[in-house]
Amino acid sequence: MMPLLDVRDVQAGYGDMRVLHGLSLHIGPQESIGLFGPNGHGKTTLLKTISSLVRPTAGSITFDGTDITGRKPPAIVEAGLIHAPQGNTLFGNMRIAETLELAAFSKRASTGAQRRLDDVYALFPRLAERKTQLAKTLSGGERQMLSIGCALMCAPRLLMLDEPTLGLSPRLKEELGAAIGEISKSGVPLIVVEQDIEFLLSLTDRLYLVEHGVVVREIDRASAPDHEEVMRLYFGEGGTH
Ligand SMILES: Nc1ncnc2c1ncn2[C@@H]1O[C@H](COP(=O)(O)OP(=O)(O)OP(=O)(O)O)[C@@H](O)[C@H]1O
Repeated sequence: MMPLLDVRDVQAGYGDMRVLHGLSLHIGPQESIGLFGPNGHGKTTLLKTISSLVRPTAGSITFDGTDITGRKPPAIVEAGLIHAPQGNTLFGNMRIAETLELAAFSKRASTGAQRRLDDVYALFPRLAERKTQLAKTLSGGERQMLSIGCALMCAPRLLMLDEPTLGLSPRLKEELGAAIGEISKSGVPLIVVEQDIEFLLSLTDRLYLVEHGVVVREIDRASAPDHEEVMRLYFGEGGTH
């Protein structure tokens, strides 16, 4: 079956510094995947490259059968490939409702925007309770919810979430995890970047371990590693030290 997203041998970086060294991965039509690995090894750069915020110097990216390599970012959004960036700073002086309405700016997103707004408020009641609150006054968790809400307003056909629970309390992480699970169940395929492998396995079908700008391991949920193996993946073969 044709993959929804096919990333092939992508090289990319910043100036002379190459971060992705021929990275390949794919997502099936109804699949969600997780990305994990050490800090600074290229996960965010990969999402930026898929969104065309970083231009690949080699390789190709195909979305739903169309080669989108090197297209301009608005064209990527218009195609429904939506990126909720890490630590999204949002527009501080805009209210929640205004921010969500603005997020539906693309032609693709303007149809059905009101229904999606209702869906976002149903998914995140905290946002519904704070419609007129300024974005800069939101807590970290609420800010993440607004960031994901904005991504949903873009009518994603594939949604990329970069460390959506970074810095959140366990309770909030659970709340956000449940909401992300709902998004997935509603039929939106996901790419989720997270450090917590077990959290990723609860949300996605397959995981890719990214190290030094390439995929070094693929893990299927069906043959998920046990706790000991998870620890080895986190800390390397040398154990926990
Ligand atoms: N705008 C930039 N200019 C120069 N170097 C950058 C830029 N953004 C990221 N880098 C560097 O690229 C490398 C990969 O960073 P990237 O953010 O992709 O890693 P990551 O795997 O997502 O890590 P983390 O989990 O910490 O977000 C790092 O060495 C980082 O310092």
